[in-house]
Amino acid sequence: MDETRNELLWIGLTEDKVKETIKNESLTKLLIEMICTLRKFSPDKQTLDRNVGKLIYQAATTSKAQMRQHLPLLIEYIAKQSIDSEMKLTAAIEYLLANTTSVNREQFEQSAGVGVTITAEQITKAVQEQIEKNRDELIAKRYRFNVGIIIVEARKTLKFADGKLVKAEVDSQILQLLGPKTEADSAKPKKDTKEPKDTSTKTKEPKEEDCRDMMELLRRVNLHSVGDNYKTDGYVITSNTMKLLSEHVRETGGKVRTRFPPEPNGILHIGHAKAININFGYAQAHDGFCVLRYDDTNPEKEEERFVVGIRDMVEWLGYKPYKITYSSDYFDELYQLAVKLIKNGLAYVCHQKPEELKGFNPPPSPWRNRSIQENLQLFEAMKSGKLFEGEATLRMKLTLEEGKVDPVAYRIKMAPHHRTGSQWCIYPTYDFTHCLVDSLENISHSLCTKEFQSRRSAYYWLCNSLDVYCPVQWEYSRLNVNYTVVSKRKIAKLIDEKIVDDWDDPRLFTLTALRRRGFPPQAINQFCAQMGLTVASAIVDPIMLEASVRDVLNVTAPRAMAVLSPIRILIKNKAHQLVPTYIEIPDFPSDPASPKHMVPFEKEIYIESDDFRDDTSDPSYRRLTPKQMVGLRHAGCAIELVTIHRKTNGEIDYLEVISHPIESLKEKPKAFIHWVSIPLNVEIRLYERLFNHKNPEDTNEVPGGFISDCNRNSKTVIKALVDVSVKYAQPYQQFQFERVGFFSVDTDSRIGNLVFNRTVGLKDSQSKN
Ligand SMILES: Nc1ncnc2c1ncn2[C@@H]1O[C@H](COP(=O)(O)OP(=O)(O)OP(=O)(O)O)[C@@H](O)[C@H]1O
Ligand SMILES: NC(=O)CC[C@H](N)C(=O)O
Repeated sequence: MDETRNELLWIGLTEDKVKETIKNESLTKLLIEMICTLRKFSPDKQTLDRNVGKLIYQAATTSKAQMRQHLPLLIEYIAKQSIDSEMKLTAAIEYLLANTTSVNREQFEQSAGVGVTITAEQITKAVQEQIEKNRDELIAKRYRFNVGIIIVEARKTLKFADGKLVKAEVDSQILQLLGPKTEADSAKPKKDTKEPKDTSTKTKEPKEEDCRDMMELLRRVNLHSVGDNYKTDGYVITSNTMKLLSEHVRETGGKVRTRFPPEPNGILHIGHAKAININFGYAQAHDGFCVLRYDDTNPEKEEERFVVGIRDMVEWLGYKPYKITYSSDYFDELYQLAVKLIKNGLAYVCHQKPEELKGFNPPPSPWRNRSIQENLQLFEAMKSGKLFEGEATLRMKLTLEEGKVDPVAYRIKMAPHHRTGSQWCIYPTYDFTHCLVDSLENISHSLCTKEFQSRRSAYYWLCNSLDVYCPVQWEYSRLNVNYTVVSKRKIAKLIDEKIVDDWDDPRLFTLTALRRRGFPPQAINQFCAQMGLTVASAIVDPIMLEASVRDVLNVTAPRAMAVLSPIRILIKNKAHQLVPTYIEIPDFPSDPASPKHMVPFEKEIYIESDDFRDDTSDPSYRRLTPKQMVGLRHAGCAIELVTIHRKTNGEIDYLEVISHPIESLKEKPKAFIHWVSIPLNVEIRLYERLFNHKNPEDTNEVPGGFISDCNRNSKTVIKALVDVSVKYAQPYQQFQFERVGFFSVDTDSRIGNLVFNRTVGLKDSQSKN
């Protein structure tokens, strides 16, 4: 251990850095190997040049496995100080990555800037040229001008110039031109005048800007540039790679191309919203394209109605596919590629039964080494229906990371396919299909969830074995939400057991359910953006999603008044006996330019029963009591109790009150409550969490299984009174019922028989006065 420590100290690492480095075993091993090589070039030196040490460390951390055979060459140039800056090192590594198979020293030196020195005069001149080019804008914008542009452009002409020197020169020349910063230069820029708000009372449709947070996030994510696949970790470079990559760049025009690949075997859920945002968002953020690809290789499970449903949800989230494809579009090509794999000696027809292949250590296949000719004949027999289901599979000669040997590429399924009908009776598996269709579609970034990380090497193996373009697979974490299940099988069980009504029951976290409950797509996108793109697993509390929903609805859902548990009020005094008085109420009270709606204000009104208390003992209660008036929102008056009329059973029948204009009162009422007059009778559905435990699928938490964890009282249906402004509301239209919560019109609604779902409550602090 001491020896390792001494070696790391020798290259100039501090004690702290040594400790931190030693924790990373593979990096330490690589560094020690590199230092061993370095000592051959600097054998006698007690102390090493600091810059050499720094570059050795940088080479260890930034080089990739696929170029490791060339590290001695790199170390030689660093030791000789012919590569003496970070920039030259980066260029050298780029060259080596692009030329893993053979290195030409002359080209290497040229690419790495060996022997290139940039003088101070050259830097001064290059900066002067750029300042001159941007002179007018610089003078106009002064210190608000983005100097980054000048630095980048100057460095383009001086490839190996030291970045710090260029920046210093730019700063100095700008100071000469503009003089020192004035107070005005340091003042905060004025905000642009506000854009006029959308004044329609309809809930807004998602637009490109609604995906902005996601876009911002994905713009900053550092994945590879199109065609630079070979620079990524673990990418396998063959003698044909560079040629295939340049064809790929030609085909794509150098533009990012991603795909969202759902299997059309069910409806999409909140997790898919993340996948949609990442795939479509990454393409959009980089001016590229995203394909919606139905991954339909499992004929028994797939249905046309799911195809339609998936597309609807992608569009609902605000994304437009560049094109729509199906894995089944490529069945012919895939078959030809399978034949090629057999011809390459890398696949064989096997007759082991699925049961035999289960478990960790299945017996090796006795058919692994049969001849290519025999494999071709048997594969043809599989295709032409001469073998039955389960009698044969085509297997690839490859071991997956998790230890699975020879995964299946094709299996026999005597099932009609929703698109190809009975044309095929053999269907390719995920492992065979996904990478090859990505390749055929020239996907630049194959973005998928973390569980596919262990299949990445198989993905690369297959593309390379068939000598086709190999995309890069990047992984991100699955999104899981607490207090719910999203698996299709489990939701189907909830429906069968009549715990929920259907796939779009608003208590579920499918996208159709969230839409029906009133969650706006903007809020779902915003929530996905907050989750970021990490690979760390993300299990999120629904409260977070609800917070995004409130953020959006606050500015998009017009206000209305609804009383969920009414008491009748009769206003006695004359001013209110006129029939009917209409009051103009803004849809968005905090916005002076808000559109308005009219509601009647008659002598008979309704308020919430808990906005009145007969008992006056609680001084913190701020609403109506026999001793305390309460204000009526938007009506400009407060009501004072005169008489409580009771039914024979003692329950309150109605309250008689008198009203006072607010201006006439010496003391303002402590609270203003909502009310309705000549209201509509509607149905309201209130929802609670469907599951009691955070992880209903975890048998440690819920030993009786997820069904036993269901809250059977999670849906309550009540009758309520709502003001007439909502009379013609359409399904999915959203409202904020003042002081009550956010509500959305349910698809069961009919004019004259409106049904509302409570989307989310208001924040606690806002809910009551
Ligand atoms: N919970 C999730 N979080 C993020 N991405 C997901 C999640 N579930 C699925 N995806 C991604 O969405 C894409 C399409 O998924 P597909 O419907 O084929 O997946 P799935 O894993 O079968 O989903 P499920 O079984 O949960 O319905 C895939 O790239 C998949 O990785
Ligand atoms: N690589 C992926 O994104 C996987 C997609 C595939 N339809 C699956 O989930 O099984």
